[in-house]
Amino acid sequence: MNPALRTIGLGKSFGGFKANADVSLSVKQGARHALIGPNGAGKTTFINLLTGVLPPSAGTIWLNGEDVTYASQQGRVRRGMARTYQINQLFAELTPIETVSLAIAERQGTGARFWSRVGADSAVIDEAEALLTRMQLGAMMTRRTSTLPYGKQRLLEIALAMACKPKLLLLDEPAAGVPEDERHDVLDSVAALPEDVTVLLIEHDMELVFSFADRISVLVQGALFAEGTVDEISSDPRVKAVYLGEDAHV
Ligand SMILES: Nc1ncnc2c1ncn2[C@@H]1O[C@H](COP(=O)(O)OP(=O)(O)OP(=O)(O)O)[C@@H](O)[C@H]1O
Repeated sequence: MNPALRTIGLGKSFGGFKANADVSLSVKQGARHALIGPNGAGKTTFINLLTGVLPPSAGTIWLNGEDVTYASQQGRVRRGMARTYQINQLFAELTPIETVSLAIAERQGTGARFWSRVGADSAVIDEAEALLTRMQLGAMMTRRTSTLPYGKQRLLEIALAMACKPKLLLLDEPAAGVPEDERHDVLDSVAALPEDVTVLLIEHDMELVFSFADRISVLVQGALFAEGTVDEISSDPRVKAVYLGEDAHV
């Protein structure tokens, strides 16, 4: 079976600086794969290459066995790749149920009609409700997004990406900035993502990484530095030295 995602020799240079260098990464179907690395290691650049925000300087990107290196961002979404979004001003004024219903309607190609009928499509609403409940937003789905606690807003980002029915979900630091008392919501919701969706998680929160991932890749100075299971990575002295620090534990 083809990997869900594969990069071969992927590279990105900004002028003479190599933000990604010869990154060959394989993410198995259904995997919970984490990409970690120190600040400036090139993780965001890597996600931007995967999603087509940036063109690579070298290498290729394969999604379920198909070369998508030069596919458009929309083309990658159509082929099953989704990433988490940052909530923007437009969505801040909408409720979660409106936001996710709109995303589902867009996926189905009925976005404009959905609006004109002011949310009359019950199948869309049902799907949105189920998704929001799964993401622990059930009790808040009719509140304006701007009034939600920050952790809930981050969960809405994931729900929005899930509304695309992805085969591969790229989670970009879902716990970043989330206050301590809301972190368990994010951990629980990420753990409850459907098993058939392959997930690549970029995250600094090691508790989340270690509780979630079945495989971890470590990026340092743009290049893959180590890869292995949680046990292998958390006990690798080289990884501890460059990244995890003295008090890292599983
Ligand atoms: N458009 C750009 N032009 C020039 N340099 C860039 C550009 N984008 C990123 N870089 C540089 O590439 C390096 C990798 O940045 P990147 O944001 O990918 O790292 P990161 O691992 O995501 O960091 P963090 O964990 O802090 O978010 C950094 O040194 C950054 O300054």
